[in-house]
Amino acid sequence: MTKIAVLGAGSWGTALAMVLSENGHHVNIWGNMPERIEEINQKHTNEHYLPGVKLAESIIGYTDLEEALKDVSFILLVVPTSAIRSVTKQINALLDDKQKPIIIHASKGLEQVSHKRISVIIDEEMAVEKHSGIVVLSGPSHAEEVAKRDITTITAASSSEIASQAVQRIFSNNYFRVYTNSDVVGVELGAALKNIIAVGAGALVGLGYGDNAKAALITRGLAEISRLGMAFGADPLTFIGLSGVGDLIVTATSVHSRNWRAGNLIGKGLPLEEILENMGMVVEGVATTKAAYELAQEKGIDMPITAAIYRVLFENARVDEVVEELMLRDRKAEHSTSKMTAEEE
Ligand SMILES: NC(=O)C1=CN([C@@H]2O[C@H](COP(=O)(O)OP(=O)(O)OC[C@H]3O[C@@H](n4cnc5c(N)ncnc54)[C@H](OP(=O)(O)O)[C@@H]3O)[C@@H](O)[C@H]2O)C=CC1
Ligand SMILES: O=C(CO)COP(=O)(O)O
Repeated sequence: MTKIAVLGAGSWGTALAMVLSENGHHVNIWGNMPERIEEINQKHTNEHYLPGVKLAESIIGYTDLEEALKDVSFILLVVPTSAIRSVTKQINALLDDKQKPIIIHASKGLEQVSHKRISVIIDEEMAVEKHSGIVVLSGPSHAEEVAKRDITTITAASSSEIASQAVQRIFSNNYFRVYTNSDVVGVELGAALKNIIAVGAGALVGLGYGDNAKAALITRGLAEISRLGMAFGADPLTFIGLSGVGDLIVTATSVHSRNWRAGNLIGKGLPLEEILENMGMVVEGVATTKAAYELAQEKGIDMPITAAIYRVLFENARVDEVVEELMLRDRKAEHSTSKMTAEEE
């Protein structure tokens, strides 16, 4: 039996712990709120994050990180992006160089200020001799549906094929199918940036726009996600895969998505602070919009939709106003690979 620590007792950490435990693994779940961990251990529920879901009794909750990490061969980090660096530092301080677990992360975002991807942060904070590889687990997967054992497909991306195949092995079952991928940059950028588009998609629905607008936003959103990704060396194929268009569809069209729901309320005119305060769960797309907007400016990459959503979130622009601006931009070719040069566009 493989022993695995899941760090983060929120919606996604709990749903992934359920998959691992159903696959026969020994699962420790670590959280920072004693009441939540007690509920997991006593009632086998996590009502705030996964209401109505019964957890396996074999999933053991811990508030003590050292105990949660004891003898595990995989560590799954699934805390909000803003907490990744501090939690990784704590793991690094607790591990010796004999245990050597594989480090997996399933979070979706970019670090504020540094704009770094999550695997880069982990790599910076974990001594290389203390782990056996870093793997990104990402794809179209709402926790609520995974917890109901609905069919889900997802990607395990790593520069180490041995590590990504090990992650594929521990998670795969008849409702959770895992593919491997070596394009870590593309998978992480696709995962982070789709949340921005999901906020925009929710806002369009909130304002009453229809399916044409939704398709336009998703398609042109994917174009700018790919543009930024390729500038950082991502494989363009990744963006037509699970962590590209797949995750974009599932997030930008679903009421399960916290990013879509936040956008929807923005479209209906509610203030951002109030929306975030009432959500009770992380809305990664807000901070990621800021990071991606700054990154695109820094690198001179054209991301008009991201810039428009940035203006709505951080400069109080109205959604209908930025939609109008987007629609009336200079005319251009659909693909930069068409006969027009990038400058002519
Ligand atoms: N939900 C989903 O369907 C999916 C989510 N993701 C990604 O997974 C990541 C986590 O999301 P999700 O589980 O949904 O978020 P939730 O908001 O549901 O839960 C976040 C969890 O992280 C905990 N947490 C926050 N800060 C810290 C910290 N410093 N140390 C320890 N624990 C901390 C919270 O604890 P507390 O309760 O004490 O606040 C909570 O248990 C995000 O990046 C998200 O984009 C990816 C795929 C699907
Ligand atoms: O990443 C997700 C689905 O793949 C979940 O999206 P939200 O964080 O918007 O709920």
